[in-house]
Order: sequence, then C-alpha cells, then structure tokens
Amino acid sequence: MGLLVEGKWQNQWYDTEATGGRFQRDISRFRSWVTVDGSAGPSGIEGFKAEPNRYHLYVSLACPWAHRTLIYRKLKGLEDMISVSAVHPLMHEHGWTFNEGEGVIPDPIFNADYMHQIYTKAKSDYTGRVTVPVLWDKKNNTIVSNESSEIIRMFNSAFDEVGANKDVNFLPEALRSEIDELNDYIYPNINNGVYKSGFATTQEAYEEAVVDLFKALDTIEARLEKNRYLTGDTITEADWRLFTTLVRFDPVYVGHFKCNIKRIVDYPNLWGYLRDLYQVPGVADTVNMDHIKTHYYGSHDTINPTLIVPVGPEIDFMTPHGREKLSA
Ligand SMILES: N[C@@H](CCC(=O)N[C@@H](CS)C(=O)NCC(=O)O)C(=O)O
Repeated sequence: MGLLVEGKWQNQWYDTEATGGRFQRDISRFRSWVTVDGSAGPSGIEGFKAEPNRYHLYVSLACPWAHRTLIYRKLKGLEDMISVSAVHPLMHEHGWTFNEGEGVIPDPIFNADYMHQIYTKAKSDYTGRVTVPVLWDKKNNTIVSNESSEIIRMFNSAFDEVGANKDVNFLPEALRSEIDELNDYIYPNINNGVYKSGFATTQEAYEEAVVDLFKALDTIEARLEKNRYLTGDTITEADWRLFTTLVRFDPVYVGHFKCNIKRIVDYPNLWGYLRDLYQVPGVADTVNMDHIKTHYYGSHDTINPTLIVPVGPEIDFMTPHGREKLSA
C-alpha cells in the first residue's frame, strides 16, 4: 500500500491520525469523459471520442469500484471494443502489481510491472493514490478517468453509436433523480460504510460507521420487500453499485472489516436480491471470489497481521431467488 508523491512511489498506509481514527477516501484526480463526439463531458477536458479499440480498462477483480466497470463492459457488449488488464490480488509495498497469478491479465500497452507506472505515464509528476479502475486512452496516451462512478456512466451510453448494446440502459432519464438520491444514500453508508468500519482505528469511529451501515441495510431491506430492484421492476445503475458491495459482504466484510451485526444471508430480501442480480447472464463471470478474498485478507496487514485467508464461508449464489413474482 502506498502512493505517488511528485511521480515517486512511497510505501505508506492510510493516515487516520488527523481524523480521529476515521478513514477518508481520497478524491479521484483524472476526471475527463469519453463522449460520442469527443466534446468535453461534465468535468475534465475534451478530446476523448468514443471509438472501438481506442480505450483500455485497468481493473482489480477484487475491487468493488472496478467491478462496476467490468459489469458494464460485459452487459453493454463492450468486451470486443474495450480491452482489459487485471492486477494481482495482493497489494503490498509496490501497490497494485502485474505479478503472475491465476486471473491476472498483464498490461499489453506498457508491459508494466506496477500500476503506479501507468499513472506516471499519464502524468510524470503525479501526486496521489494509485487506484483502480483506470480508463486509458491509447490514442492520446493518457488516463481519461480513474473514477468508477463516471466510467460506468460513459459505458452506459457513449459507445451506443459504435456498436454497444443499445437495448441496455441503466440510467433512464425518468429515473435519474431517484438513482442519484439512492446513490447519495448508499455510497456513504454502505459502499464506503464497509471501508469506514474496516479501516477505522478507534472504537468510536468503528462503531459510528458500523451502526450507520446496518441502519442503511435495514432501510434497503424494507425497500426490497415490494420492489424487485431498488427503483422498481428494472435494474438500474443504483443496483449495480450496491451489488458489488453485497457480493463481497459475507465472504469478506463480515469477518475482515468487522461488519458483523448480521450477514446478508440473514436478510431475506437483500439475499434474494443479491442472487437475482448475480444470476443476470454474464454477471457471474465478473465475480472472482478467489481474488476478492485473497486481496482483502492477504493485503491489509494492519487489520489481519497473519495474512491468513479464511476458507469459508460456503455461499451458493445460484440457488433460486423467487423474486420474479415481484415484477409480475
Ligand atoms: N473513487 C474511486 C475509488 C477506487 C479505489 O479506491 N480503489 C481501491 C481498490 S478497491 C484502490 O485501488 N486502492 C488503492 C489505494 O488506495 O492505494 C472509484 O470509485 O473509482
């Protein structure tokens, strides 16, 4: 674990001293957008036109933020036009690496050893954390974006005129404000809530986060009693953003991050909903439980000093979920 300071790699863990033991996520620094015609998007600079075989996606199969982009790449039919690399699940003194391993997909552009080299290729004096996902532009030789919430919005529509699957739209205009509201609630309390619990370094900060997390899970559980998906009968962006946290919850967050007031399997609606999303054709292929467990338990030595990866739990995401009846 570390970061770049003026282009030089430094090995250090998150500093929570200034924040009373509370984990604060860094902002993403590359914020441009791929658009239909290459004009500027909501942030960043212009010059990134949607074209097949121009962009490359760097992910970790362990990472919930990167996982969102992989689901979109799959379901929007972008696999043939946006190539992908996947880092090694273990993240230690060099940060993310391309060390050989099961499921690792090497970097075809620079044949890099470390993910931080991709950042300094884009900006030689870069200062900040080296995170995944990263969307790379092979034409302009730079990073377009390292913000997953924005990369999925690009994938949702920018490539529709150049061969993406147009029938799939996870951000219908009529539901946009509801989706934004859901995201604003789910991101701090659940997606980032598990990290705030797990990376807290005081009892108080941990309890604050874990209580908010389970309050939010209870709220979503109630919402899913009558709604098949978060906004009703169709899957939207809000569902995929929640899914990547839920699928990691029982295998990792319950134990490693001490999010253990309940498990997802103890919530009838959330558990059925999680299986429903997992069983969408193509989605299971994007879930690599080995990378997920190995990454968290095997990388965070401040939380798990032995780096032992637990063998369980046994979870079958393929059992029938019965939630079709809610959208009948
Ligand atoms: N806001 C970013 C967050 C990405 C992120 O934090 N990724 C983690 C992996 S799950 C990472 O690469 N962490 C490395 C680090 O913080 O040094 C996004 O959603 O794209």
